[in-house]
Amino acid sequence: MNLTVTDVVLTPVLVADPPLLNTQGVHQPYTPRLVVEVVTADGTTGVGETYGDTKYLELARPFAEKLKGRRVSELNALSALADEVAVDASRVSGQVDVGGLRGVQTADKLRLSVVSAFEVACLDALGKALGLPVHALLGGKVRDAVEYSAYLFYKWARHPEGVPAEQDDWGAALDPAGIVEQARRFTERYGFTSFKLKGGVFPPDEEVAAVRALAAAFPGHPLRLDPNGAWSVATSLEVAAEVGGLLEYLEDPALGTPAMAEVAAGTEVPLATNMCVTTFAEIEEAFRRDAVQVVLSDHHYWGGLRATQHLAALCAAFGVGVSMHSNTHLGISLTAMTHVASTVPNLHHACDTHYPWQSEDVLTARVPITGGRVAVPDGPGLGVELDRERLAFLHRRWLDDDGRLRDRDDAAALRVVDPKWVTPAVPRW
Ligand SMILES: O=C([O-])C(=O)C[C@H](O)[C@@H](O)C(=O)[O-]
Ligand SMILES: [Mg+2]
Repeated sequence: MNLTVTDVVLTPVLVADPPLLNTQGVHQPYTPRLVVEVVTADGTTGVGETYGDTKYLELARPFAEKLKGRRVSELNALSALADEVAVDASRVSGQVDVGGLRGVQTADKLRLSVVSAFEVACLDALGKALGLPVHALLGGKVRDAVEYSAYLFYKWARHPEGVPAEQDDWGAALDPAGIVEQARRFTERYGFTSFKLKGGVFPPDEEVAAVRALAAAFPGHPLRLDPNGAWSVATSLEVAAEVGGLLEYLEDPALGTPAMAEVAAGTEVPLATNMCVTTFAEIEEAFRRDAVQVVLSDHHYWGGLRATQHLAALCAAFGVGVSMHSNTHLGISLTAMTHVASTVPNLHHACDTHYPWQSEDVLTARVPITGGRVAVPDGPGLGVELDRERLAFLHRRWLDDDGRLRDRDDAAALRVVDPKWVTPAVPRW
């Protein structure tokens, strides 16, 4: 068996995305993702997926060169290899990511997001070579299926007039009735039993009304609300007082650890985050100040599947809960998430996934979600197969783009209908 990496293929794609609203703006009609393939001397191919914006491609290309000649089993060497890749200072001027709502951008965060795709691809190749599923390489699954939650968004019925886009069949959701209707469709189509509402879009009282409407329509079902840090501490506490009793957790009501700590001190509602704790360096302060009670892991943020396990172990040690965050992603990442989630004993919340919003994929078969769950694959590697024609089609779309869609920018997408729109300053309410 020769596990040496002889080739790495990077394929940026543009994938259809519905007009989903968040506090920064609206999703563009197509979003960039990067498909990573590592090929070993034996001809085994492993696949991974991550963000496809230019700043990630700039790092993925030199990293791919460095990986050649290493073995797919050298997973512990990946971070050090990534550290050798220089990050352009203009990419990390301390600003919040323009289109990802993932907190302040740093060189380490960019590198870790790139490493994550390569780690998954190496694990996939290693698993195929050894005849073992990825979860077995991670120490083995402790559950046969992973539960996901329905990710509810305020949305327009269609992208703005004149903007080339694929039409989705979810309709508009701009008020409590629309959100409840969307939740019903999620349950009918996928069997989800827990719901997360992406907030920070409308004034808090409208989003409180949507939460109440969901609670009335789905009594006893776990609900979460996530305004992506759009509220002040005072507003966060008001919302917590009004609907906290209906929520499994309140996610990133206010931006940053100090504000989250203040909110946490004033409410019994557990606070979750995928914004103030997204690297190991951010854990100490947040845990010491009891700012967050649930950390949303995300292998794209933390540097891979094994880093996700390390995070979960730390959370267990400090009595902090674990859930899982999602941005727009394809079936490769959903499957990778499912493998790692199956190995984490202390994962007691349904994971987030954007996958139902993606009508397009690069796999030969869509990943089935039934009863709100994804079955953990037991075949070798991840257990997915690339559809070469679809991959080429979505890559062609990326090649044909004039550059406007290659970098996600939710504020730019909203400016199409509101030319004065700029990313709102926080706290917005
Ligand atoms: O949980 C979260 O904060 C997210 O999923 C952030 C994402 O960027 C989501 O809000 C989106 O894609 O609009
Ligand atoms: Mg969030």
